[in-house]
This record gives sequence, structure tokens and C-alpha cells, in this order.
Amino acid sequence: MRRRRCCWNTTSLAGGGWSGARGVSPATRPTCILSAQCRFLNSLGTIFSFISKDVVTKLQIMDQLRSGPQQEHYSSLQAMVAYEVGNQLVDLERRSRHPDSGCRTVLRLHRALRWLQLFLEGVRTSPEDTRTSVLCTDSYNASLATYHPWIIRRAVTVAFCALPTRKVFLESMNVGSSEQAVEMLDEALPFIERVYNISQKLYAEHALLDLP
Ligand SMILES: CCCCCCCCCCCCC/C=C/[C@@H](O)[C@H](COP(=O)(O)O)NC(=O)CCCCCCCCCCCCCCC
Repeated sequence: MRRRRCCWNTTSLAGGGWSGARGVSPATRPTCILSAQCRFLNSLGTIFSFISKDVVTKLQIMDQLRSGPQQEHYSSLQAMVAYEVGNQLVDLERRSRHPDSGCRTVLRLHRALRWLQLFLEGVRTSPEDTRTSVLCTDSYNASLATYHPWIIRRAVTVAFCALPTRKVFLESMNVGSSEQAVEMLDEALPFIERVYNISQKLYAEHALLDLP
């Protein structure tokens, strides 16, 4: 049950506004997200630690904004966008004056959420003997890869080869058997999609989808 909460919180943070996360206080939410993601990535081996490090850095940026002097403007995605755009706190052309704005940081996590959605959907619906490395590569190429330079694309594609089989992957999610993990994904994926769509619409409305 606790792990499921972390899953909801991950989706809330990445796209749909923080206020929707259920059952966990704002102070503990980032820690919960970090520990769930990092535990999972670390269980896949050290090669994934550089991915985990990037996620940690981005969550720390958001954590600082959420507890800083302007915290009232970071109570939801909508409030953050209104505040940062309205006060020219977002770099629109190149990353220079506001390299760690909330908008660009959340955008990176938002794009990663799309990868997660595609990947988990692939895991959920694929036959038992499917290689997760193939699912991961396909979902990465259809989402995050567009935004990554060649060197990162190459490194992560090699790293994906180290992913375990679909069955082992599902069991390492720690929600029980692989069948139970699929059931959990049935339940979680509509939330991920909903969160993704909300932030996609918000960012599109403000022309923020290509922030440098
Ligand atoms: C099965 C786990 C495999 C994880 C595969 C993750 C997808 C590939 C991500 C590649 C990230 C490469 C690292 C660096 C990226 C940054 O350059 C790049 C740009 O940032 P910048 O503009 O600030 O410079 N950062 C990003 O695009 C953000 C990447 C965020 C990756 C999030 C990955 C989350 C993985 C969570 C796995 C949890 C599975 C849960 C299952 C229930």
C-alpha cells in the first residue's frame, strides 16, 4: 500500500500539480518519491545511477522552490506557470538567466513521465517473454530521445540492455507476483495518463513545451 502511494505521488509531482497527492504531507512527498524511484533504479544496477542522479537533482530543485521564500507560488503547476511566466522567470530562448526555473525542470520530468507511461503500458500489455530492453528502447525513442543529444541516447540505449526480463522486472516492483504488478499497472496507468495530459495542455497553452 505504501508503495502505491509513492506511485501516485510520482505522477502528481511530475505533471498534475502537487495538491492532488493523497495521504502524504508536502514535506515528506519528495522524500517518498526519491526513495521509491532511487530504490528501484538502484536495484537495476549501478549503470542506472546517473539517471537516478538527474532525477534527484531535478526533484531537489522543485523541493527548494516549494520550501523557499516564494513557496506560495509553487502550490500547484498552474500557480507556478502563472508566477514564473508572469514575472519573466523562465528562459524562453536559451538557458541563461533562469537555468533552474520550475517550468523547465518540471518539463524534463513531464517528458520523462511520457516515457514512463509508454514503457509501463508496453510492460502491461506485452507477452510474458518480451524483453524489457526492447520495450524500454521503443518507449524511449518515442519520447525522451527526441530531447537528448547523441551521446546520452547511445549511453542509455546500451544501459537498457542490462534490464531484467519482464517477469523479473514486474516482481522487482515489489507489489507481489508479476500478475499482481500488472493489476497495479492497470490501476495506475490511467492516473499517469491523466496527469500527463493536464500538464501537456497547460504547457501547450503557455507555449512552454520547448523550453531550453
Ligand atoms: C526501467 C528503468 C529504466 C530507466 C530509463 C529511463 C529513461 C531514460 C532517461 C535517460 C536520462 C539520461 C540522464 C540525463 C538526462 C538529462 O540530460 C536530461 C536533460 O536534463 P537537462 O535539460 O537539465 O540537462 N534529463 C531528462 O531528460 C530527465 C530524465 C529523467 C529520467 C527519469 C527516469 C525515471 C525512471 C523511473 C523508473 C521507475 C519505474 C517505476 C516502475 C513502477
